[in-house]
Amino acid sequence: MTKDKRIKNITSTVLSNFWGKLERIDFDFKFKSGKWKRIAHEAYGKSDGVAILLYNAESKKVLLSKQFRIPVYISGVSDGVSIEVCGGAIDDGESPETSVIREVKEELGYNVSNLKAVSTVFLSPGIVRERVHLFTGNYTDSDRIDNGGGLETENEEIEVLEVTFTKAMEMIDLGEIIDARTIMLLQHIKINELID
Ligand SMILES: Nc1nc2c(ncn2[C@@H]2O[C@H](COP(=O)(O)OP(=O)(O)O[C@H]3O[C@H](CO)[C@@H](O)[C@H](O)[C@@H]3O)[C@@H](O)[C@H]2O)c(=O)[nH]1
Ligand SMILES: [Mg+2]
Repeated sequence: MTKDKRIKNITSTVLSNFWGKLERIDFDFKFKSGKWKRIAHEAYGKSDGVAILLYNAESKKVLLSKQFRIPVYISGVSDGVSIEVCGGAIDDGESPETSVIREVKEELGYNVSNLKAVSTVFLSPGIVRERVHLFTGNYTDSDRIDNGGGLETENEEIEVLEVTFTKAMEMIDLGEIIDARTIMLLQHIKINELID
């Protein structure tokens, strides 16, 4: 943590430590007026995360995953099925690169080549402590190892979707893709003309 003269007396109370850790952070904050105030704020997180958009510049297709997401379901916006780039939480001792290669094998059943770091982002900085490392990578049919699908032992049931880049962009407009990481990475491909 960087030292900031506007903040002091930080304490953390763990409210839940089930999968990720939900903490209540109490801290003294100095406003621009010079007034100090004690503030309580919740923050949630596990490890940092990774996400990758795999694309094939020859066939102009991308590889996505489709799975049931309980937070989406209980928000009531859809049936809870979410179409996303491949990704997940970084395991202990892993680098973002090692983690993303593992996730691609587990969830999509592919080897990845030409791994490129795009940026590292907070998806919900007021609530979630996690940073997500975003990548792009290339694949061809010969990189396919198996059906992917995720780990049953971790309650994952993932369907692999291979769609044209044009179709994926349409899915954003139709509200069929609503995951921020996926939208950012598809737009990255578009802006940088990685698929023409
Ligand atoms: N979220 C969550 N996952 C849990 C929980 N308990 C067990 N899990 C299991 O932990 C695994 C997480 O799978 P990953 O592939 O590592 O993560 P993800 O669910 O695809 O991605 C989510 O987490 C990433 C890392 O925090 C995030 O980067 C991403 O945005 C997304 O929220 C899944 O098998 C999930 O069932 C829980 O209480 N909450
Ligand atoms: Mg995942």
